[in-house]
Amino acid sequence: MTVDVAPRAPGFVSELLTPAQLKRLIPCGATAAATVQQARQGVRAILQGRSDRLLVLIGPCSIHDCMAARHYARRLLHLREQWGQELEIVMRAYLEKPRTALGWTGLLNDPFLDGSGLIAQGLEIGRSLLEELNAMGMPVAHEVVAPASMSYLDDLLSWVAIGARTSASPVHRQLASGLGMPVGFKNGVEGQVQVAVDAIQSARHPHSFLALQPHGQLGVYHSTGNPDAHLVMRGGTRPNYDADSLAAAAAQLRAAGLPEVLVVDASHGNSQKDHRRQSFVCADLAAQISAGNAAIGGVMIESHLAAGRQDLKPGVPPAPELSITDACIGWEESAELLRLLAHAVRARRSRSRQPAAEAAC
Ligand SMILES: O=C[C@H](O)[C@H](O)COP(=O)(O)O
Ligand SMILES: C=C(OP(=O)(O)O)C(=O)O
Repeated sequence: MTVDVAPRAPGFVSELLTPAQLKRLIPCGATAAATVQQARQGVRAILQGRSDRLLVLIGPCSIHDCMAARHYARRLLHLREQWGQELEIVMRAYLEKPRTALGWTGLLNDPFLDGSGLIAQGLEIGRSLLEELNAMGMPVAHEVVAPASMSYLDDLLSWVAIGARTSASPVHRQLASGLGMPVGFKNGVEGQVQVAVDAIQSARHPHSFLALQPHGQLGVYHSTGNPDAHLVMRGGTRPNYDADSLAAAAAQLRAAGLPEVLVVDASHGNSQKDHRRQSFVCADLAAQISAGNAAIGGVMIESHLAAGRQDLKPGVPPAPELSITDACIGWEESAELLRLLAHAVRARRSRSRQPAAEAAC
């Protein structure tokens, strides 16, 4: 650890490395950079309709234990290789959490899980973990909550989300317009899809906005627009993964002149936060994909080494393998769902290769 633990008093400002200093301290090595570049290309090809594979964003709701994250990534890497013809698997390595009201806000903000808020250490620990996962060959996804954090992590991320609580935020839309990786905008917490469609339109256009520069000063960034901003259907007060809801969302994208490509989140509003329902959602999506639905470009799954969740208790170290935010499905079920989705992609592929008359039978 290179940054001293600073005393905290109201109004005290802790020192922070600049993005350039942190990137020098923890550089993105050649292997990690190649992982990021290949995964971004793979995801882009899916979003742009040049690949019939399926993007799968799978992993813990939040990372709270780096050893467990490495362990999970090692297991997932086998399946990424096994299903590489069908699936572009990217691990959820979410380091920030947006909360409905209060709660732990993620490893970047509170790495020691005790409310001490040591963000300088969180950035070092988080960057180091992401570099290591990429160096293993596992590309990673993250949700951007604090826009400034992207100046520290952007080179290590293959996909990022703008979540249901921030899709309407102009600052997040502007940021997305200048990011170098595909960005998924989630529908609003109540289920509003139009807010995400508006966000995608905004992020695909150039903006000029305030951004943290490599050497720590604020600058005006002139973005060119992000051509790979897309929609993530995560449900709301009711699920929206069913064929009718997805067709309605595709129509909203079409009306806005946007590509009809959807990532569907099996968790959150689509599972009504009951992790056991994620397998039903995935089974339904697999059936839609097998039946030829080409608009489904990706699926998100909240998964950990062990099923369920735990509450954080002061002074008690949490179990490493169990989520401390949303409940996740466990490892065995995760592997089974990846198999199911890979077979659905094969079925969609063989269907699309059939002559039209035969396919209509
Ligand atoms: O994905 C995680 C949660 O759904 C999100 O951070 C909100 O959590 P909360 O409603 O428990 O605060
Ligand atoms: C917070 C998340 O999702 P949402 O924005 O859909 O609630 C998440 O994916 O971790």
